[in-house]
Amino acid sequence: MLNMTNIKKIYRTDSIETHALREFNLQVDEGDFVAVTGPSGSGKTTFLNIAGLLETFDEGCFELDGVDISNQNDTARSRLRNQKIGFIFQSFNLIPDLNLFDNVDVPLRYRGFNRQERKKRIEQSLEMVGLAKRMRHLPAQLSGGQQQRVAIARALAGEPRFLLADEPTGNLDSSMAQSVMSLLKEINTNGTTIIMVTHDTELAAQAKRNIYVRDGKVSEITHSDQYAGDASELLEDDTESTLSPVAALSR
Ligand SMILES: Nc1ncnc2c1ncn2[C@@H]1O[C@H](COP(=O)(O)OP(=O)(O)OP(=O)(O)O)[C@@H](O)[C@H]1O
Repeated sequence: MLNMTNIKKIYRTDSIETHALREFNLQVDEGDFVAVTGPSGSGKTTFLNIAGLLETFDEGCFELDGVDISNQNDTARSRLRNQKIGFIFQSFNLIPDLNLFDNVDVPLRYRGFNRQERKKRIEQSLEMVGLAKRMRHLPAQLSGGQQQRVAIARALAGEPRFLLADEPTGNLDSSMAQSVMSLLKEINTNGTTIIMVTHDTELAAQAKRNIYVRDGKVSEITHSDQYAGDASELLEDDTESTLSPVAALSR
């Protein structure tokens, strides 16, 4: 469902050319959970941004759900991105002046859902991450791990097929990082394909596949044998909830 063949990406600034990706090849099937690791500057974020249709590429073939991306203009790419892809980032990127409800609402407004549908999706996705009771709080009133869970709720409220995560646990201590990882595994178990860039090899080992990127290429792919989705410890903020976190989203 995501197929990159011989992708090349060059950044040009003044007289300097940086070959960020060269002959980058990767296939990601539906339901996969791919962790991307590799040295600093090896091209991980560049790959993720191309996969998420945030950046273009110079050469090669990229198909997303059977659509040849090089043939799509900016408008078509934006539409595909809004429909199919959710993003989370290291710095959460929540809007500080908006409460949790309104933060999750932002991408849903772009998708054109009506008010009633948006409200349902916001409540369900915040319930999924165990923060439904905090929906009128501001991001600054939450811990880092909770803020990342809101970002995950925001990314998933539109039910994207792909969740792309760039260092999602980079700003979290190890127990919060594990809690976010457990939530991602649960989301993956329920059908969302995930690609996560991380420097944390322990978390990477919990994904289904590990892709090691070096010098703008995939240099190694390994399959994990310790994959198991379990987000049972995630509902500490909504302890009375009996609903499986992700099941809530698809009710
Ligand atoms: N907008 C840009 N303009 C010019 N060069 C860029 C730009 N973005 C990235 N690069 C360069 O492309 C190469 C790959 O960068 P990228 O951010 O993809 O690496 P990375 O593996 O994600 O690194 P890190 O682990 O440090 O985040 C680097 O040499 C970087 O300096």
